[in-house]
Amino acid sequence: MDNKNCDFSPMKQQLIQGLQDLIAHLQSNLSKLGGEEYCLLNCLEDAKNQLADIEAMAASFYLNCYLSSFTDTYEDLSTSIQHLSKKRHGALIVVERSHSLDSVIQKGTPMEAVVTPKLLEAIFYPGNPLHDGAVLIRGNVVVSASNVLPLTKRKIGKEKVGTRHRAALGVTELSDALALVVSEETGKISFALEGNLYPINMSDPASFETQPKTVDTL
Ligand SMILES: Nc1ncnc2c1ncn2[C@@H]1O[C@H](COP(=O)(O)OP(=O)(O)OP(=O)(O)O)[C@@H](O)[C@H]1O
Repeated sequence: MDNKNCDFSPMKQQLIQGLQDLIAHLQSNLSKLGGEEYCLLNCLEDAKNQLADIEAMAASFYLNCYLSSFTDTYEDLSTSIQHLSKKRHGALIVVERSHSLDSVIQKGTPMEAVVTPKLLEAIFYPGNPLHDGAVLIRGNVVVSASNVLPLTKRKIGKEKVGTRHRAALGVTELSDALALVVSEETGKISFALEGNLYPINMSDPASFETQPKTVDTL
């Protein structure tokens, strides 16, 4: 849980490479477009797949970067939210960073248990008495479950934003915490930081296992 400089992360280099490959792919197809016989559809399909890979890579990079100085359980969190997302089990997980959340959230049920995917998935299993509200993580420990977070009061875009996502935004407006959200309705995963919500695609679980864990590799 040491400070890391994400600018030197090999994951960032992979991201840059991925974007450069995509640009090169589009550019080469753009130059072929003049030919009457040429059909762009295959290129677009490939570009879409490349973009999805880049999105998954970016999600991994940013989460690793924002969380790894504050918890060693980054991979367990990634695994949990992917499982919850697949099952469409709604979830809200707040990771405390530098600022204490004690005065920001309304404390739920104390837990003091080490973070594991099984524990998080059990907490958010529909019908579990603790599944409502947010889990609070400090370091490598689930401090409490069923916590109530402050809701953002901001008007957000044109789309309806439900209370789970409003709670994620609210807590990150009042602290430097990072909030992970899994939508029960869509299974989509997002994270909130500094009052902004970022959709993330984590479709490649294998990629998380290969991420560097040590300071030296970042
Ligand atoms: N203030 C709050 N703090 C923590 N969790 C909250 C808060 N308000 C609501 N929630 C959680 O959000 C759930 C309701 O989510 P709701 O459907 O309104 O939001 P949503 O953002 O549309 O989420 P989803 O996409 O999962 O449906 C509640 O059952 C509860 O678990």
